[in-house]
Amino acid sequence: MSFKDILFTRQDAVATITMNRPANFNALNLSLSEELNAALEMCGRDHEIRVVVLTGSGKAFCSGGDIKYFEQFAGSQPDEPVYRLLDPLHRVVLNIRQMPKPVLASINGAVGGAGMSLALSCDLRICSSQVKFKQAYTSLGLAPDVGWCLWTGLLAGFSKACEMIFLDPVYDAGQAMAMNLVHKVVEPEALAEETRQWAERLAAGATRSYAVAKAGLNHALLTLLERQLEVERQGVLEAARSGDYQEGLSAFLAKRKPAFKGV
Ligand SMILES: CC(C)(COP(=O)(O)OP(=O)(O)OC[C@H]1O[C@@H](n2cnc3c(N)ncnc32)[C@H](O)[C@@H]1OP(=O)(O)O)[C@@H](O)C(=O)NCCC(=O)NCCSC(=O)/C=C1/CC=CC=CO1
Repeated sequence: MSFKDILFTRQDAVATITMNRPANFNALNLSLSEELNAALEMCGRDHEIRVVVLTGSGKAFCSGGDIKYFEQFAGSQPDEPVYRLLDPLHRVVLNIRQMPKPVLASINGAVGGAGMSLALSCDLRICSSQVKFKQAYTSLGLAPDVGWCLWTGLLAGFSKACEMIFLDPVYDAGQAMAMNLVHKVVEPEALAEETRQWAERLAAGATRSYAVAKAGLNHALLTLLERQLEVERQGVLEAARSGDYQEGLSAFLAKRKPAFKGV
């Protein structure tokens, strides 16, 4: 299988999927999202793959929905690109959660919006000490999607989720660790080796046991996931029809502060 927006590599039982649009901070467009699904589904089917690593190339892990793609539709049908992206991205999250083997996020760089949702949907997260995390959706006039409210509410707690929604701070890796958003922080030059060691340890583990335990954890904590994705789909589409979203897009691309009007 050949890909355009991801790199897919395999070392023994470890598959690595690298989001590869570095010029756009690995922002999510349709083709990147569909390729993530194809690669994840392939990993799910291949019994020789026992661990999946998700990472990004260049300076970002993933900056969320591609604002330059959203902007092409601004004006007449502002919710159209959001609508089109939601299905493939929701399938990415479901593919990660339903993968009967561990999925390890190796967070090499900046994380924003739906990129945060993707990282948080993985089973384990190792993070470079240089990484910044930003909720980002509400600063763009959108609303969280791709399970963000569920992941953040569960991992960081209700109070921190509110802080992120209403204040949208940029957190560093140490703060992310303190909020349970990542499992380990390492220096940037140690990330690849640490990821390799974790992946090899997981690949040597009892894969069937992991699969059953993961299904149990999904059932205990995530039975609401599909309904949650539906609620967030409606929410982000509603926000995408607002004037504030148009303003958020223009402001981000012009590198200025948005002037939101609440409509
Ligand atoms: C906090 C950041 C992620 C990183 O900050 P920083 O390191 O300072 O980097 P920047 O200078 O801001 O950005 C570097 C270049 O990358 C471009 N870029 C960054 N993010 C995006 C993006 N999401 N889409 C397109 N391009 C992006 C940025 O313009 C710079 O390019 P130039 O060098 O040419 O100027 C920070 O980058 C940041 O906050 N990014 C935006 C995060 C964001 O708003 N993401 C979208 C949120 S909404 C979302 O994810 C939504 C949906 C909705 C619908 C369906 C599906 C998915 O998601």
